Amino acid sequence: MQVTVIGSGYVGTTLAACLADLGHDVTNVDIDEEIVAAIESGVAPIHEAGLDELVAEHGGERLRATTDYDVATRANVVFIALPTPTDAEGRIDTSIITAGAEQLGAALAESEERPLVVVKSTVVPGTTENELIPALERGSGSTVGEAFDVAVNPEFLREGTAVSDFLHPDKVVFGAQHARAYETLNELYAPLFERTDTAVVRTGIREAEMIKYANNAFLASKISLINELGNICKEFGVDAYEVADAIGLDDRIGPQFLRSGVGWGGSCFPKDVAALIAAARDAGYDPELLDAVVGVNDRQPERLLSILDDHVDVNGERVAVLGLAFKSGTDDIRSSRAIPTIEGLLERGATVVGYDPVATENMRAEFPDIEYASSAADALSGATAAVVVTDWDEFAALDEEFDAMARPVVVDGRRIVEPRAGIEYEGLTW
Ligand SMILES: NC(=O)c1ccc[n+]([C@@H]2O[C@H](COP(=O)([O-])OP(=O)(O)OC[C@H]3O[C@@H](n4cnc5c(N)ncnc54)[C@H](O)[C@@H]3O)[C@@H](O)[C@H]2O)c1
Ligand SMILES: O=c1ccn([C@@H]2O[C@H](COP(=O)(O)OP(=O)(O)O[C@H]3O[C@H](CO)[C@@H](O)[C@H](O)[C@H]3O)[C@@H](O)[C@H]2O)c(=O)[nH]1
Repeated sequence: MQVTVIGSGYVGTTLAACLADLGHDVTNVDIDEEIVAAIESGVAPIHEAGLDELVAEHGGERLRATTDYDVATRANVVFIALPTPTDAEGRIDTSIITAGAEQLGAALAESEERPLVVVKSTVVPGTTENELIPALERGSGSTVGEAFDVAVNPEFLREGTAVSDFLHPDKVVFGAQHARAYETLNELYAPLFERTDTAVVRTGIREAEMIKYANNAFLASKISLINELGNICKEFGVDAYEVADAIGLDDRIGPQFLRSGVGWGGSCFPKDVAALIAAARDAGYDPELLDAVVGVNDRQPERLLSILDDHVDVNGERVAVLGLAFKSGTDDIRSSRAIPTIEGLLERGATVVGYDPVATENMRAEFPDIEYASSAADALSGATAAVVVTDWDEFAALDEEFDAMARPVVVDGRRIVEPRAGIEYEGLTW
C-alpha cells in the first residue's frame, strides 16, 4: 500500500521504517529538513536498536521523506504521528496536531482516492471527533466519509526497544466508525499478522483514544504502587525486590513493571498521566488515585536524597550522579528522575558530577554548569557519595572503581550496583 506518515520523530520514523520493512511504500513528512535528508540518505534520525538497519535498507527506496504534505495525495493510508505535549496546566496541547491535520486536509483535497487518515498520536478521548476531523474538514473543504475516512490506532512502543515492540506487539488497537476503515487497517497490518500472533482490538474512536491513556496510567500506577510498597518495606527492613518477585508470581499481578526505585520519567508517562488527570477534571471527575500516583513519583527522588543525607552531609562535597537518561537504552532525558535528583543535590550545596554512557550532551543542555565525566570511574574518582538514577548494565559491573572515592557512600535508586565489602551501600526500597 502507499502510506504517508506525518511527523518523523520516535513514533513516525519507527512506524515508517517498520511499514516499509513489511513491504509498503512509505513516505515520512516532517518540517525538520535534517530529518528528511537523513532518511532520504538511509540514515536513522534517532537512536533506536534495529532502526539504523531498516532505514539503511529501505531509505531512499521503499522509505522516502519530504517536507511536502502534498505527497499524501497519493496515499491509501496517512498516519498522523505529530507531538501532543502538555500545556502549563497539564492539559493536552493540540495546537501542533490540529494545525498538521488542517494542512493535511488541504493536501487531501487533491486526492483521487478516499484515503484513511489514522491518528497515531496520543490524544484524549474526543480529540479526534471534536478537533481533528473538523481540522481535516476545514483544510479539505470536504467532509469525513466523502474525501477521507478517519481511524485511531494508538502506539504502545517503548523507547529503546521501539522497532522490536512495533514488530512484535501484544496487541494492536483499531478505533473506527465504519467497516471500511477496519478493512484498510487490516490490509495494512496483514504482513505483520502473518508473522506474529497479535491480538487485534476493533473498537470505537473514543475507546481507542482512551485505551492508550488507560494503558499508560495503569503502568505508571503499577510502578507508583510498587514504589509505595517499597517505601513501606524499607520502614520494616524488608527487601522490596523479594516481595515484588513473590507477588509477581500471581498471574493477576504479573512480574513486569515491579522494579521499585526512583520512579518513572520519559516523554510519555508524565505527560499522559497529567493529560488524563486534566481531562478527567475538566469533565467533572476528580481522579484522586491518579493524583496520588503522580505524588508518589514526585517524592521518590527526594527520598533517595534523604537516605543520602543519613549517610553524609553533601554540602561542599563532590557527588556522582550515575545515569542521566530516563531509563537505560536511550539518550532521552525528558522528565528523567536525574533532573530533580541533580536539583536536590545543588540545593544541598553539593558539587555534582554526572555520568551517562549516551545522555550527557542532552543533560548538558539542561544543566550546563555541572561537571560531566566521560566514564563512571571518572565520576566516582574523589567523590564523597554516588547516587544511581538509571539502570545501565555497566553499573552492575562497577567494582574497584568505588575504591577511588573519597568516601564510598552509594545510594542506589535502581537496584543495579552490586553491594560489596568496602562500600557504604544503601538501596532506596531495600
Ligand atoms: N515516544 C514514544 O515512545 C511514544 C510512544 C507512543 C506514542 N507516542 C505519541 O506519539 C506522538 C508523537 O510522539 P514522538 O515521541 O514521535 O514525538 P517527537 O517529538 O519525537 O516527533 C515529532 C516529529 O514531528 C515533527 N513535526 C512537528 N510539527 C510538525 C508539522 N507541523 N508537520 C510535520 N512534522 C512536524 C517534528 O519535527 C518531529 O520530528 C505523541 O502523541 C506521543 O505521545 C510516543
Ligand atoms: O519496573 C519498572 C519499569 C519502568 N520504570 C520506569 O518507568 C519509566 C518508563 O519506562 P518504559 O515504559 O520502559 O519506557 P517508555 O519508552 O516511556 O514507554 C512507555 O510510554 C510509551 C509512550 O506512551 C508507551 O508506548 C509504552 O508502552 C510505555 O511503556 C522509566 O523511567 C523507567 O525507568 C520503573 O521505574 N520500574
